[in-house]
Amino acid sequence: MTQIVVGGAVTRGGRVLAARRLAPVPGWEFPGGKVEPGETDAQALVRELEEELGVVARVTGALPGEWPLPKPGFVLRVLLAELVPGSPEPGARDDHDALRWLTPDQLPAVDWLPQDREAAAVLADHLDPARG
Ligand SMILES: Nc1nc2c([nH]c(=O)n2[C@H]2C[C@H](O)[C@@H](COP(=O)(O)OP(=O)(O)OP(=O)(O)O)O2)c(=O)[nH]1
Repeated sequence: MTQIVVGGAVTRGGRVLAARRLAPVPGWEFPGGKVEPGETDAQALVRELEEELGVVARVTGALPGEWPLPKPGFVLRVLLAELVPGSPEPGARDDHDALRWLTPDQLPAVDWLPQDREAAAVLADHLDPARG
């Protein structure tokens, strides 16, 4: 059985939110978490973003593809999302120690978790197709 992990590429004003995870391995990631039984990927992401960042988000799409995670059977999918009007600003809770709003140009230079790096490159092309 495959365990899907959804990460959110939350965009606002052309920038995308990245979050730094401390454990088990430190690195930047797309905030999110595991899809639970009975949830769609989008439902899981909206729930996780509320739990982890205190925001109200809506899913607007998904990056093509999925990426294997170091944990056997786990894969990462990255969904596109935006904060709904009136949502609180994102604030890191337990899972992250830092947040950044990145321009597409900054995406490749971030110290992503290794397994997130290719997704970040796909996202950069998606946000700014003129790059490629
Ligand atoms: N959210 C997220 N997790 C990622 C990314 N890349 C990556 O390897 N992971 C890994 C870290 C974790 O092993 C797993 C997600 O676990 P999690 O701890 O965030 O999920 P969760 O909130 O549902 O977990 P739990 O506390 O219920 O156990 O996926 C990413 O970009 N975003």
